Amino acid sequence: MNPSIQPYGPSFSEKPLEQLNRIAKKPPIDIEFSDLMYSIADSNVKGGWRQLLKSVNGIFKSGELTAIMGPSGAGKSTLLNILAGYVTAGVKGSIKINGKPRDMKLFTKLSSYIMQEDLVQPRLSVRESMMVAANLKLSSTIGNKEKVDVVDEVIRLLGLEKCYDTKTEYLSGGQRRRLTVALELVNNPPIIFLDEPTTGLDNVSIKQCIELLKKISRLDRTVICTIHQPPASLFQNFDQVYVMANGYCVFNGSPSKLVPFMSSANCICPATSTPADYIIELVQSNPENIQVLQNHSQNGKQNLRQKLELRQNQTELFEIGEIYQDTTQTGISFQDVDYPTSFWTQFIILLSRMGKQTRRNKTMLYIQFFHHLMSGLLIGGIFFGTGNEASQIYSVFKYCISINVFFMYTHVMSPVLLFPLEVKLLRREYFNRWFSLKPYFLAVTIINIPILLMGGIFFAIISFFLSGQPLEFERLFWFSLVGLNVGLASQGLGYTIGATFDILNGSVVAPHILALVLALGVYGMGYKDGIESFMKVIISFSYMRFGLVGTAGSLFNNRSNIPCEGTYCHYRNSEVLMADMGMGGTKPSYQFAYIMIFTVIFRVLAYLALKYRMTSELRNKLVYYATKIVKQKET
Ligand SMILES: Nc1ncnc2c1ncn2[C@@H]1O[C@H](COP(=O)(O)OP(=O)(O)OP(=O)(O)O)[C@@H](O)[C@H]1O
Repeated sequence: MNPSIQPYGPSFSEKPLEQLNRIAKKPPIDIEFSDLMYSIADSNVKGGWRQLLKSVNGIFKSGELTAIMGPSGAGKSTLLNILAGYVTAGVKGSIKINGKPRDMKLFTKLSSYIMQEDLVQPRLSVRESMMVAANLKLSSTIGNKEKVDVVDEVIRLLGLEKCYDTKTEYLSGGQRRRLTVALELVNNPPIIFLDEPTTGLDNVSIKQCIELLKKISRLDRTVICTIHQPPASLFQNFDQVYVMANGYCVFNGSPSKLVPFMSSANCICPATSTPADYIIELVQSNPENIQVLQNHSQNGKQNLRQKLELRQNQTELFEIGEIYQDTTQTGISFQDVDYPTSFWTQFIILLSRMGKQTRRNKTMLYIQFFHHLMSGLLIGGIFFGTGNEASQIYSVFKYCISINVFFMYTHVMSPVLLFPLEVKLLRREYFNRWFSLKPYFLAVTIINIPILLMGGIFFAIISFFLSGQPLEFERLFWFSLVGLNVGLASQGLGYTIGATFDILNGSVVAPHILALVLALGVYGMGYKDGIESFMKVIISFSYMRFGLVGTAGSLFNNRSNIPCEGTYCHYRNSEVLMADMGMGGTKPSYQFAYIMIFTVIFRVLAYLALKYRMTSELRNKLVYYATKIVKQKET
């Protein structure tokens, strides 16, 4: 063992993950692929399809660290995504697990995919992040003490003891990378995929990272990572290297076999170059070299191993389905269980994590507080004392518009700007089957309600009193309730946009939609009943219209004549104004109910948008088949 990894705690040979293995002993798994092809639609290419993988072959074995190497754009991430099951549509060829065709549903329960971006949940310590992972990824039948032991063990294995209580945002690049690995190790997956685990790390961290992966692979794990160009000193650390170029495999075998392989293909590695650098130089300098080498390696079929070890006892290689029937501790067949924990356990864990993160985001809480306070003072000040004066009755109407605009913009924009980041984080956890989307989305919905309610009521009360509205509880009640519901509907709309678009596109789309909602909301004011029927239908798509009618109704309905300072005020009877505005004869409670329909619809749409974004298989399939249909029509 390399002495440099000693600070990472006891070596695996001394203490081979006892806790983890006790909880989830999982047998070795080999992954084999043959004639693997993958194409994407590309109008710049003849035939309209660009082949990213060109009939590649290979077998990646358990107990080994495999590196998929190659120049930029070679197809490394594409191959990894396909093997991990992140991309499935449009893939041709065979992928076998322990000699049997891959069953995706079971395979995703056995594998972990660590993506290139080290996205970890903010405002949680390493310990807390690990405990959330353990609580979600380990069965509820396992006690808390055992979960803590597992977490401690994995933390020690990855050398993160020193930063146990450090918040994730303060971790160094290397520590964060190790934490992303640690989070996925908690449930002891037999196959681990890592996309570019060394990118952005300094040389020492790269060394530690590769040694760590090797150490994990020795625990009968199949560890497969992509790497652009490994440092020469670490090249020999891999058990198997799979070199790719332009969608082909140009070498498959042990690192020590690379030089003889190139020599046998008449490509003599100069003494001044390292083999890994040289093969990449070769394939980059001349496309003909790619053909020569891929023919020579039979596109990956030829596996040049130092010692091609076949397991002595082939019965070790279980069929995936059998594995979990043998190892489940509960007696429940693994195939029948989608997630290790129940819906409500997932919901409670996620809600508590979100609650902690919200409470710790003090800056955001202060901003929210001051935003509501200042907006209440500003809007209340602008319409100061106009509420009980008939000559100012139009100002009260404008006040209602301002209130609705406030609730709309405040609650749409936050999710539009924040949720896309959350979606990126969510993708890692969801793809690795920590939880299902329903409890997650329910937790997201619930967690924001207290702040929305408290802030909204605070704002409504300040502006209500300052603008001199009638001091009647029922009016304040309906006024606030309708406003809050506009806020809730807007939040749902914000989540729909945030789940569908990235921040840039979302921040363009959201104001456009809000402008439309606003324009329709105030359309036809003063037309009395003169609004055309078709426009009545169209404006009913604006929930702000219902918000405006509801808030105005709560202030103007059933009101005795409003005092008039001057000699004549046309609208001393506020219900006449409501009728002239084309908004009369309705109750705020009805408007509340209409807005509620939007609130529910937007939440459902947000959930579906999220599901679409998360379910890569569904997304890939839809895009793939849509493109195929378009291409078929074109030809
Ligand atoms: N969805 C996609 N649409 C269009 N082109 C794609 C898509 N996915 C991959 N490609 C292209 O396929 C090729 C292989 O991409 P891939 O990400 O697998 O390369 P890579 O070897 O991992 O490169 P790098 O080391 O730079 O990450 C690239 O030319 C890339 O532009």
